[in-house]
Amino acid sequence: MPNPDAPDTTPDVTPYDAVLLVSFGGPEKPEDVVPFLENVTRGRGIPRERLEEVGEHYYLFGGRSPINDQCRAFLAAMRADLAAAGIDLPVYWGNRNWDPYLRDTMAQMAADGVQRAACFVTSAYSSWSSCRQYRENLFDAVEGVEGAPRLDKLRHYFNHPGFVEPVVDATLAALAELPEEVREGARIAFVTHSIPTAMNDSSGPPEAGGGAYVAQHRDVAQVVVDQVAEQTGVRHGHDLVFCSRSGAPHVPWLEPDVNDHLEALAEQGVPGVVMVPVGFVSDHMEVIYDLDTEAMETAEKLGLPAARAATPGDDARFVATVRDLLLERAAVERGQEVARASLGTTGPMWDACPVGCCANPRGERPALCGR
Ligand SMILES: CC1=C(CCC(=O)O)c2cc3nc(cc4[nH]c(cc5[nH]c(cc1n2)c(C)c5CCC(=O)O)c(CCC(=O)O)c4C)C(CCC(=O)O)=C3C
Ligand SMILES: [Fe+2]
Repeated sequence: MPNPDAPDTTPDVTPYDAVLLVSFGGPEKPEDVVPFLENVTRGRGIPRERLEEVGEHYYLFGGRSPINDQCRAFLAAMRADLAAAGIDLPVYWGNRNWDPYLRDTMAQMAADGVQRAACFVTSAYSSWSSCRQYRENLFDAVEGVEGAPRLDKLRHYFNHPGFVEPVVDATLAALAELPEEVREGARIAFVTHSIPTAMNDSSGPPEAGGGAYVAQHRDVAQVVVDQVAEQTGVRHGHDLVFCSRSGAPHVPWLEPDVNDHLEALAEQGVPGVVMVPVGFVSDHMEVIYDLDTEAMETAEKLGLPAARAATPGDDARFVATVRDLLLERAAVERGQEVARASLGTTGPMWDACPVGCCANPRGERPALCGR
């Protein structure tokens, strides 16, 4: 008996023979915390006090970041999704800052004879930290590894429906968690990782004038607000705010900080707030500490009813986004025309970053996956 659910044609993934999940990495036990922080901040001029403070966030959770388990769950979901679609590709995982390190993964891929892999990075937006630095890490990972595969980074997906739709649903669910009497008047705080303002200014292609990091977040926020309004009939006021500021105090980073923002909302008499961590693909430390712990405490002190929306995590639509981008890119590489899904006004993103995109504030370094 043929299986009626089986796809009638196996999707063509040529020229790829592997998929690589690229992530940040995080500590898994207390002894990992200091070496992890040293990996992240090497040569970055992060003040000692900031490092001690961030270390405490990790110790509060037993020295274990949630990020690696999030990646493991995502990997399992990805493998199941690809298999269900009849795609038989090995899926690898490598991190920028912790085991499994990208470089070790490269050696494994080379040993397995992988020729060309499509890379999905757990970071959705443009900026040096969130895109170009990963491209530099990929360069470093293959440098000197004999037989290392060719790596292609799958395009940015912040505006892909598979990323945005789970955020819309999560926003609706968080609104429903608020007491009924404050729901309609609640404001939505879209939260993302702060970066130095200079890094935002140099994000995106130079000829576009910079500012892509903030512009992309604003575009997604507008789509979410519009889709929520379609569902509820209420167009909530919204703001883009930031968490996890680091660096030296005299260096300007994107503001307002989420805690200052909550104070301002309370002062204005806003009855409630939903925090949507739109800058994070899953529950990273920034989400469980900076939002669920610190910002929630701020809201409580202010007597401001608050709820935090879930991140996409291993939502089936987000997991399927990897497959969609893989098949899209494979078709492009075979010279075929493709339809590229996107929402909002930015339009679908490029496959290879333009020259000079998201310039490294510390000077040019070699990177893969650019033109
Ligand atoms: C834009 C952006 C993202 C989002 C895109 C992406 O996901 O990549 C992101 C993600 C993450 N950042 C993370 C952790 C840290 N980031 C730090 C430091 C910094 N982040 C920066 C930016 C970003 N970071 C910047 C400009 C710095 C200053 C130093 C530098 O110029 O590089 C520091 C050092 C201490 C401190 O300074 O706070 C830590 C520990 C984790 C792991 C969390 C977990 O364990 O769950 C994740 C996912
Ligand atoms: Fe960070």
